[in-house]
Amino acid sequence: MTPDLMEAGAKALADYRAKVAEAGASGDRGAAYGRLLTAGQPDFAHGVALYLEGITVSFDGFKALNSLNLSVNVGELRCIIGPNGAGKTTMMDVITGKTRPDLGTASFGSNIDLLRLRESEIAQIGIGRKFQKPTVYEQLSVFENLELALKADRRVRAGLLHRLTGAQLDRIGEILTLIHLLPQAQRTAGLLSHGQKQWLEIGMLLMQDPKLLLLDEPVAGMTDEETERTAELFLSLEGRHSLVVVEHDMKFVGELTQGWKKVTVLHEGSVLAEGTLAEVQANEKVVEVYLGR
Ligand SMILES: Nc1ncnc2c1ncn2[C@@H]1O[C@H](COP(=O)(O)OP(=O)(O)OP(=O)(O)O)[C@@H](O)[C@H]1O
Repeated sequence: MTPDLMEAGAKALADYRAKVAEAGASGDRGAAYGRLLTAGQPDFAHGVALYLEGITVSFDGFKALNSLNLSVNVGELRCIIGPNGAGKTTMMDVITGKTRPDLGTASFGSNIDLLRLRESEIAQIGIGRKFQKPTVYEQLSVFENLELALKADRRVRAGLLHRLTGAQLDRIGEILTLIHLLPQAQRTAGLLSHGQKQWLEIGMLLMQDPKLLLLDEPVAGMTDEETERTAELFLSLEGRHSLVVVEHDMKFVGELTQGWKKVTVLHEGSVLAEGTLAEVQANEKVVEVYLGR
């Protein structure tokens, strides 16, 4: 490479990095990026994606999770409901390594002990988390956000200056279509609606092809139409990914579960009931603690 080219390359890299640093993420994306491959790959041969047993988390003696058991199958879309303070967020924090339980076991596939891994390692092995608030790079375009998510994945051998391959461009196009943002590809992310930002962040997670997606109240603040489109999106992801969706919007849960899928109700840090939405809605204990309030 000639000195001129090297200089131009270094400048372009510095500009790009400055742009990204200046844009800043609008939320907590620490766990998803800066990954290092240090853990093995999950084994899904037994059909179980996530298995929690006896998980207990105490905060100053108060049990936010109290011997929680949960099992999610490979490709399953599981909705988790429960009143405020039931422990839903704490459960996600345990799965993603943000909070360490006092007791219990947590495995990803049949072989990966999540409790031995750091947050960054858990993201690396294929668990993606969507927080409630959208966290996108507001000053970059929709396309650049997806490109950045791809290049931040260290499994992909590409520096920031590396030109996208045809396959990578195809992948971005595929995700743009999936998240209904193809016409907005060149738009600055900060100008998107709340719902569109949520879709973009989900697209950024999908760029890294997670095996398990944890989604915390994804439709909070969305319009009815955006909520319906989000349900369609999640239904299209089911099967290829396992999804755990924490949600208060029962209409949305109904759309996702289609009358037959299992819903888990959490209360006081444990599973209170499991069954179809109709079953848990008819469960007296559930009505008492949650739905009937
Ligand atoms: N860091 C903490 N320190 C002390 N108590 C905590 C902490 N994090 C959570 N809690 C408590 O643990 C309980 C479970 O909280 P968590 O946020 O997991 O519930 P949630 O089901 O997600 O509620 P919501 O639907 O309101 O988001 C609550 O009583 C909460 O106040």
